[in-house]
Amino acid sequence: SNAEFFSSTSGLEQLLRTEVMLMIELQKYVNEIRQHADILQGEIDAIKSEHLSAANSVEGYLNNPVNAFRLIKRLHSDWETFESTVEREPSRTNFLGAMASHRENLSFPTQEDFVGTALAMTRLQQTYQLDVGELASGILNGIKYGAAMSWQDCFVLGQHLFSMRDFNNTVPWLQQSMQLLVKQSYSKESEALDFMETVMGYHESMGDYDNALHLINHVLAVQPEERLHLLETRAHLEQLISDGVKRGLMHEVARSPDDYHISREYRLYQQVCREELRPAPAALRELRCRLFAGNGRKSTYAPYKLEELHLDPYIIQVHDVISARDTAELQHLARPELQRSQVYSRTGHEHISANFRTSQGTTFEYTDHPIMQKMSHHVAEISGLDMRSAEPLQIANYGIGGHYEPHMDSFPDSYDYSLNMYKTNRLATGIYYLSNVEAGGGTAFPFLPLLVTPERGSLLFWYNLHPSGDADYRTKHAACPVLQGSKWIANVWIRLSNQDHVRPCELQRDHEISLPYKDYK
Ligand SMILES: O=C(O)CCC(=O)C(=O)O
Ligand SMILES: [Fe+2]
Repeated sequence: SNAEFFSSTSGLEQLLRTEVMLMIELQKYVNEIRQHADILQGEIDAIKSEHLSAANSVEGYLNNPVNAFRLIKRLHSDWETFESTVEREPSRTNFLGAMASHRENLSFPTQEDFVGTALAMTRLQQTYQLDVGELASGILNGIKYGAAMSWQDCFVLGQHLFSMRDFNNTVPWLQQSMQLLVKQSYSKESEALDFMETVMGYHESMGDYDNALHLINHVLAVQPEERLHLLETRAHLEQLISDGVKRGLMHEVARSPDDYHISREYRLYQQVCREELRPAPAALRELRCRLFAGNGRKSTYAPYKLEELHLDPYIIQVHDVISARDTAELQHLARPELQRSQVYSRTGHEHISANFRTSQGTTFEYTDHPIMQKMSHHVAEISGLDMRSAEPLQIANYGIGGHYEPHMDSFPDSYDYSLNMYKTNRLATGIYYLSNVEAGGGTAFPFLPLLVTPERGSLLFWYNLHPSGDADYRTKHAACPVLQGSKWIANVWIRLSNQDHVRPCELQRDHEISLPYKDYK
């Protein structure tokens, strides 16, 4: 199948099932070869005991015609039988055959999945400034969640980052790999030392001479006699370090200055995700919580527990809008339909997968299910907007490391509406949180700078446009990478058409305030 595993947690259970099947297969193989080995061991033991009795008196033994016959018979035919049983032994072929068919029939991650998880690991490490050592031992923000990574795991990750020419991230993972390796008792064996030499070569080629020298010293300390060829490299490295030479891959491929990931805006975003930035205390003091009877028409479900998160632009979170049961049901309905989330390409005409949005999603009509109808109804009551201009409900699931980098939900001025069934821009966004998230995964507004914590059953709501219809660039927002857990949301997007009675268009343009954020960089 072409299902993707890294962009959502919801497919990972399949991989666990795959591994269970493979373990059963391998166990079967081990049992078979063990049985076979037992039989052969029996033969060896029998011959050994004959030899033992022969050892008492070789002559006496061989003078016995039966013994002589048995020795000749053994060498003439028994050993041939042993050889042919080994040759015909079916367990190896059986195992490989079964594996081949499992590869056909079971779910396996693709190269893209592997690349995706590797990227997710470095994204988490960078966004949350995690210590590689802690991350590798399964610790996130001081809490041990996962199993520890082996030195091989860290090496494979480092090697992959190297092949992607992401040298800054390669270094700490290779370093971690070697730190874990030297703790192993076999790290003094030749094979492990060979391996260290290989990793030394990576560091040297990247221009990370300190780590290269460190490894050489380690290898030489264990096998000074056998590794004389390293002396020259060591002297060379020491020279480079004392001369302060900056050479090698790490220094050659500096990031291009227009890379978004080193922009001021991206830094703000990461700081908001880490909760290093938050709105000023004076702004927070203005915010109110209230019970809200609904906007306009008579409400069925009011009062709503409305919490203001920001006043200008106006952003609210309404608590307990839908029940935990409903959120579970929505996840259940969406799960079989999930596909890798797409984004509009620059031209706006095609949908594409992108590294800056890794999640899986699917859409529903509000009429598809009573819960969805209720969700539409709630947004109508809370916002007063006409839901006939709502796009289909979009449910999304983010796996570990899943994120959506800062973006506007509204379309740029250059957008060509003629090819889109909706002829107007996205006025408002509602996000239903269908799960809590154990760590990370907040919705970040880098410019405000606001971080919204996902809370199961709550609804986040804001306007993307000024009353003039111009984009309010201050509402640029993002989904911070999920650090632990699985994040589920449902997006409600409401277009500008038919909304005049609730949100009259201003003829005066009033968007100056957001212009500085348009091309913030
Ligand atoms: O997942 C989130 O918190 C934000 C999602 C979002 O901005 C979007 O899907 O457009
Ligand atoms: Fe968005």
